[in-house]
Amino acid sequence: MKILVVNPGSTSTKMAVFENETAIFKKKIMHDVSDLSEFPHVTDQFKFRKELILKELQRQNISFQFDAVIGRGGLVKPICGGVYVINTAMRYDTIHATRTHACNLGCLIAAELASNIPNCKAFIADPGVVDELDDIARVSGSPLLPRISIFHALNQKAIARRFAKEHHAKYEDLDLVICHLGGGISVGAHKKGKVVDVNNALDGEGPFSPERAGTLPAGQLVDLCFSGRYSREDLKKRISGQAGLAAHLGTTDVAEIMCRIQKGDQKAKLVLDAMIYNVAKTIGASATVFYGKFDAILFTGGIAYSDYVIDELKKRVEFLAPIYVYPGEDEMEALASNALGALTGELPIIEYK
Ligand SMILES: Nc1ncnc2c1ncn2[C@@H]1O[C@H](COP(=O)(O)OP(=O)(O)O)[C@@H](O)[C@H]1O
Ligand SMILES: CCCC(=O)OP(=O)(O)O
Repeated sequence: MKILVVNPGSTSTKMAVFENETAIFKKKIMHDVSDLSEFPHVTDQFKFRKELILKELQRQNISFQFDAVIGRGGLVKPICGGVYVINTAMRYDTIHATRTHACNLGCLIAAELASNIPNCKAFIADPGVVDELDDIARVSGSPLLPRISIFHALNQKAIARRFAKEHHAKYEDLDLVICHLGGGISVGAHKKGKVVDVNNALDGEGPFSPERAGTLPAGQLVDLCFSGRYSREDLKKRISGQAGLAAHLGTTDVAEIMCRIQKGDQKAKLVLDAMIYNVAKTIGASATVFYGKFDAILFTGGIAYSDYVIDELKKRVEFLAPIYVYPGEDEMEALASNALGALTGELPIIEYK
């Protein structure tokens, strides 16, 4: 089976071609801020990113013949984890999604590419809106604002399965706290294969991150909204996109921040340490989901390459459970194996409604 994988992110478009389980081509196409800034909305980048993928396939002499195209899923309605066939309802909800994130393009590009190939299926798997929250985790202090699940579902589940395999266990038998340290940061409590609690890593919950504000003081936020100083769009960007490390330090690049710290930049150190402190507190809170007894804490995402960040986090949370570090992500492999499982019948194909 030949599978094309499409994974649009905020600063890159990742693509890969798999023959069954084997990646025969993988590429991360980086986008300058200036490349993307000409598009008012993320969905306006559809043609630009689709054509980059097609050009890359041509450049590699890879024939445009696939059994399936699978994309990173978008921010549609809350759904269970698994592989979904892309249908009209999913495309409609992705185009009209109220939340903006590059992942919305994954579904749209996969559907468009597959529609031009005879007998080719279009899928997404484990999108950011996977919702397996326990009822108790949904209740916030205001009935107007229930808690919701938006997180790095694809990578968290892929890393959980990798850890389970390495430890000759089943994901469904384990209790894990998994922390994805990326542009956004999510901390998920995985109870026997279900993410029963997790912060909304996209717009305003949990630790702050390279580009997200995380939980903010609510009263001050309301005052800011009505101050007349900011538009709705400005404030949204100050929660997601131009927040966190970007707002404090003007960069989301942790390696660059480490260089500043090494040169004696005290502000850079304070802000990075504050991010680490907030991540550790969220992990501590997640430990209470399991009454303090669980199998492991797993760190993943790009920032997990940073020894400084991981060492500081370990100091704060290693008393809770054994720690394992999986830098980067397994998203491309996870998407490919979901598509393969769907094509071979090993995995059920879910219909989005
Ligand atoms: N080698 C590295 N050392 C430190 N930080 C890194 C390294 N590689 C990537 N990062 C950081 O990881 C973050 C991006 O993580 P990534 O998992 O790629 O993002 P996303 O989850 O948004 O797809 C950025 O803040 C980047 O600076
Ligand atoms: C869509 C929610 C997951 C998320 O925050 O992803 P990034 O860190 O890749 O922006």
